Amino acid sequence: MVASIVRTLQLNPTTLSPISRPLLFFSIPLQLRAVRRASVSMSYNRQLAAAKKAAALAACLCQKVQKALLQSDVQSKYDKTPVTVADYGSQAVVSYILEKELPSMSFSLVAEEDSEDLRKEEAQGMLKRITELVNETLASDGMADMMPLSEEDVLVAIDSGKSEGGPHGQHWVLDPIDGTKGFLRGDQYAIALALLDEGKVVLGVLACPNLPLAAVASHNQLISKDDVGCLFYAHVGTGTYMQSLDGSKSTKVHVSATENPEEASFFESFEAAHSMHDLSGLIAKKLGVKAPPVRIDSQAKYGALSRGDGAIYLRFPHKGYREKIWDHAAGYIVVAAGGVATDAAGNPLDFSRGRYLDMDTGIIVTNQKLMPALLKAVQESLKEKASSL
Ligand SMILES: Nc1ncnc2c1ncn2[C@@H]1O[C@H](COP(=O)(O)O)[C@@H](OP(=O)(O)O)[C@H]1O
Ligand SMILES: [Mg+2]
Ligand SMILES: [Mg+2]
Ligand SMILES: [Mg+2]
Repeated sequence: MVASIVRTLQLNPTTLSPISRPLLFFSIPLQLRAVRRASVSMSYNRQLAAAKKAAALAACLCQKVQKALLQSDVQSKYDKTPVTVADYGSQAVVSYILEKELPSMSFSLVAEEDSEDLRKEEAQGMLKRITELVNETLASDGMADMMPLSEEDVLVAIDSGKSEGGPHGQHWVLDPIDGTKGFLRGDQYAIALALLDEGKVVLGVLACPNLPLAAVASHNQLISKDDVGCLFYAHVGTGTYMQSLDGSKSTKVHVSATENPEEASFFESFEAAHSMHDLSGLIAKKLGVKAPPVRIDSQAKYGALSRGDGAIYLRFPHKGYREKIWDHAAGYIVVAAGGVATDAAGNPLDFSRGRYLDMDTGIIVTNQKLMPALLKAVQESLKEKASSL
């Protein structure tokens, strides 16, 4: 065992002094940990490169559709939430690219959309348009020499996302457009892609085509035409980086370290139907937050938080709603550089239990230092709200 450790660390025990030999035995666990850390962060490089390419190309497809938004491009799903040609097209592109770029990996994808509605007679025009968009997007990345995908190929790529995930093995987790309502309004949305390994999020990429490269400081959602389009990415042990979607140099980012709630503005959903604005208002007041809420759609909230725009994200869905893993997995790892995301009871989020992310009441995100005060304000506010009902 020791011999193999010495070999791994490229040490020569015969040249070690009598003093350093015993030291070696104490230092081995430390060095082994360092080797393991290095190999853990190294081992996801191929997946990260493929994920960045897939998310950036899917973002191109979405931008094209958002520019020419046609009413016929929108369907309503069984749960009455909207879905567009861009949601399906983005899922097909990401699924296709991950499988092509990582042929040696066994492929499992947990994704939001499936092809059931698209296979219906009345959706044939929509399927044709999605197939054109997917082929144009792949061709724009030099994949023009490949055979164009057929409509059936596109349906199959979308349905690759039916995996149940779980605690074992590796699973990609994809929200092809998070914030579809924001997308339809011309506001914020994100392509959110993460990798689970043995139930833990180990890698995340968030493409936010409408997020300004500069800080988002107010709840005003107006998009300036210039300088928008951010790509955030992180993998375990390496921190979080941001670059522009058109490929600028990456910069390392981290969550705000403020300990002063008076300086800490907070993010929440634009849609009041997705999160209780009255409850977050109460929590913010108790904590002493002075700034008004910054309301934007999608996991762009996690992206903005990861670079220190604001210091808190509060999400409290109305009773009965069950969160899904694709709505949080990429954001969760992107804020891990200086931030922590828990449920309302302070428990870590558990992505290992399949497609749903079941938890106590809501999701809160902030830095490690502010978390105890935030948790206290959350629990007091929840009690107050319950007793007023
Ligand atoms: N009633 C509800 N309560 C909470 N979240 C909801 C909801 N209905 C839909 N959502 C989720 O909220 C996500 C958008 O979050 P946000 O409010 O932060 O923009 C949606 O993602 P999609 O747009 O991918 O469907 C959807 O999964
Ligand atoms: Mg949806
Ligand atoms: Mg979503
Ligand atoms: Mg979605």
